[in-house]
Amino acid sequence: MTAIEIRNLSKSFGAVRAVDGVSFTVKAGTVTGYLGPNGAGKTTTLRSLLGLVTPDSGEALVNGKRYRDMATPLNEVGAVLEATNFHPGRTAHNHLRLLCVAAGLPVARAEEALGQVGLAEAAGKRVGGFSLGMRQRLALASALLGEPKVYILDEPANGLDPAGIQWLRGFLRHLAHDRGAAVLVSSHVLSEVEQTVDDIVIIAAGRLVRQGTLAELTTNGEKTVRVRTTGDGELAPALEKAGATVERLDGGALRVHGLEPEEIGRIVLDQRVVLTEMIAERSDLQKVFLELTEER
Ligand SMILES: Nc1ncnc2c1ncn2[C@@H]1O[C@H](COP(=O)(O)OP(=O)(O)OP(=O)(O)O)[C@@H](O)[C@H]1O
Repeated sequence: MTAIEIRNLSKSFGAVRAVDGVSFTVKAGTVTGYLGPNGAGKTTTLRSLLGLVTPDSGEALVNGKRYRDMATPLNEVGAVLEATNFHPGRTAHNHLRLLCVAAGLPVARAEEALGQVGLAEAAGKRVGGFSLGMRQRLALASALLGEPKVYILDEPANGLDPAGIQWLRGFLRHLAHDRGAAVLVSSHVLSEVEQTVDDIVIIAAGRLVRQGTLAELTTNGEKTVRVRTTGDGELAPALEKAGATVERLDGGALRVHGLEPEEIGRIVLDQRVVLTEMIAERSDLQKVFLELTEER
């Protein structure tokens, strides 16, 4: 079931086409990574979904509706945007209680949400003393208050330590896979979301570059192996004999197409040459993403 729909969305700021004819959907029960280098248009897309940016054309819908047409938005969509501001003198608990009151939600949700994000012990502490990671967790707790089935998270891993990132991965998967939520999470770091997402949408310079399931994007590309040995002269013909196509790279290394690392290892052994380097080269997804980010 489609929970988020971006249809032909465009938005310019002056001469900058921040988002240029982008379309994609996010299904219930999945985590979708929205990836792109800095300035690609991710935040503008997410802000359009939350009614914070008015598109020039196209639509950004959650549950088939525009944000501004929702009667109880906190029950429909939970959002974490970058640089969330909290009143520094307020405790975490109070911050969430106020949000509950404003949205007509039971105040007991404040405590529950703090527990869900691992902030129960910091509930009575002032937000001014929170680390960036704790603020991210608090922002996530705000998103959880109305128990929505759609989550829109802009770079939620920013400021989290490795343990926090690990926790976030598990939590987002839990929301999608156990609770059936649709989770759209942006990042400019592929490795941050690679282990979390089911689907991926890549955007660069406002345009959609690639989209598909993680499995499609990681297996479509041809796998290659870079090999360096003390005896490349002997190895290349042996690899070719085994069915590989071999590119001779500058500096004496070989790029081998069409053989798995293990098969190459066996041939190296048969040839009795000394292996000095063997690297299984990047997946299509990593290549596409690296090219995009390196261009900038
Ligand atoms: N309110 C605004 N006024 C003017 N230009 C803007 C505004 N918001 C975004 N832009 C420009 O639109 C482009 C896309 O920005 P956006 O923040 O959507 O990208 P992003 O992919 O989220 O980048 P980042 O990862 O750096 O947050 C950028 O060139 C940005 O400078």
